[in-house]
Amino acid sequence: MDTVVTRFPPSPTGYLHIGGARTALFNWLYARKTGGRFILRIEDTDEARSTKESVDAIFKSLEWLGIDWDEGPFFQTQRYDIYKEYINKLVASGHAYYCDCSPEEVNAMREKAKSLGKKPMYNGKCRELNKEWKPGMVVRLKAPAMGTTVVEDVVKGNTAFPNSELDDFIIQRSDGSPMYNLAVVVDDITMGINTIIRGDDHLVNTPKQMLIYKALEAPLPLFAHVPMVLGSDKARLSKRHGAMSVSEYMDMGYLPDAMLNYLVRLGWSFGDQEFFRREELIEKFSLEHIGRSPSMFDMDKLTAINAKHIQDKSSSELAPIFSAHLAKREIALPDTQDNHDGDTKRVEKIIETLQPRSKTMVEMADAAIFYFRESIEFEEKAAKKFINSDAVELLKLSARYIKELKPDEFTEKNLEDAMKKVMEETGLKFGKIAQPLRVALTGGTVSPGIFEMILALGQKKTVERIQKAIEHIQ
Ligand SMILES: Nc1ncnc2c1ncn2[C@@H]1O[C@H](COP(=O)(O)OP(=O)(O)OP(=O)(O)O)[C@@H](O)[C@H]1O
Ligand SMILES: [Zn+2]
Repeated sequence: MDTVVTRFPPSPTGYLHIGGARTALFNWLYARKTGGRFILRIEDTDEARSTKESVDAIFKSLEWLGIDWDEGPFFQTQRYDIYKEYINKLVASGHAYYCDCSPEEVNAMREKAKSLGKKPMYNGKCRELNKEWKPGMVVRLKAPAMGTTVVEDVVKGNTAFPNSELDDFIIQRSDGSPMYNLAVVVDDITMGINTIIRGDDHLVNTPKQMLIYKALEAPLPLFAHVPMVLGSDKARLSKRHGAMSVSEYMDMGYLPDAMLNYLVRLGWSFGDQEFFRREELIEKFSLEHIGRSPSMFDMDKLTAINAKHIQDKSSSELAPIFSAHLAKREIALPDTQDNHDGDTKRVEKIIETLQPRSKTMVEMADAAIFYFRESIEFEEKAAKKFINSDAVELLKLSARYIKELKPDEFTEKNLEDAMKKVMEETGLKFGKIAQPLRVALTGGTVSPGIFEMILALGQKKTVERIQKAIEHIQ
């Protein structure tokens, strides 16, 4: 087969939502898997609703997801000359004609068809009149009156549309602008697109588009119409319907790889495998395994997949995302100028303590705040229960034994030994020591494992915090 060429053609009338993103992803994956090309085209002919902000928002979301394009972005509004050229060709070859029937006339035709129990449609009055072009005329395509147009689709199988339900539809408006279906087909032909994967909301357009391909004597592309992504109310996700922008999930602490994994599973399967890394998706994706029924967006599932991807990543991969979320909490990471390596390692250590328990990067950043504070505040209940006179002795001993360690002795093993000594001298069990320490170090009773946390916090801060807790009691 020829090189696969796919495309994603959003209209910039809002941001990119989950449904559109999944369509983009399928096209991108298929191109990457087959070594083909993926083209981005902005369908901005609805000039009243299209905005530059939306274009930028779409780019931002695609970039965040790591969906990169090989060609484009092309803008339909910059291609009007090309559409005109093809419309002229269609008229010249006798496949299209000029029509000056007034809206009132066309309305009357539609009413008449309706009264005869037919679909409301234009009756072809100007079809054989060979009218010369005059300003204000529209161009109509000659559609066959009989027979059927069968859409052959990799996902849906064959769908037959009776031609009697298609009228000679307009391909160029009276103001000279191209109609949607004409522009799409001309773009797809001239851009060499041979594989069209799109939402099945477009299936109704496909017979019309097929007639245009035929009139232009262009080979048909492969069609894959994929079922819609629905919201929890079972209505299809759409901008107008208030679906969230993909980039909001970035702010909410989801990883792009998790989003990709979740999106692809909304409508595609590989046995019962749920977890996929990016490279694995490229390797395994296929059109054959796209499902036939619509799927519902489920935030809890996305979150569960996200937790798995957070665990799957190395701490150094997570570090830049983690830092970005911390920055929003006005926590600047320690000055890395003079001790770059040490601090990078420290951030990675901190991440490692939180990775197993964070479902999102937002959770991780929130849970990390205590590491960075100059001084911590104790939660009231926790302080009452654990930072009291009963704890003075164990805190003093802990501070002493941790402080005694030389920098190169500050290891998990030596910390365990230090705690053993505290246990022996106080006669307390480990749990009775760990909780007060935890509150002293974090302010609360929930934290990562005590030793890994102390290691990530650092020796100096650990000792300082324990001493502050002792002062607090006395
Ligand atoms: N809910 C959805 N599920 C799956 N695919 C969708 C969904 N909504 C749109 N798409 C697909 O995304 C692609 C881009 O669509 P487009 O930019 O027109 O967004 P849209 O959400 O359909 O716009 P609007 O909300 O204004 O109707 C098309 O292939 C379309 O079929
Ligand atoms: Zn007419």
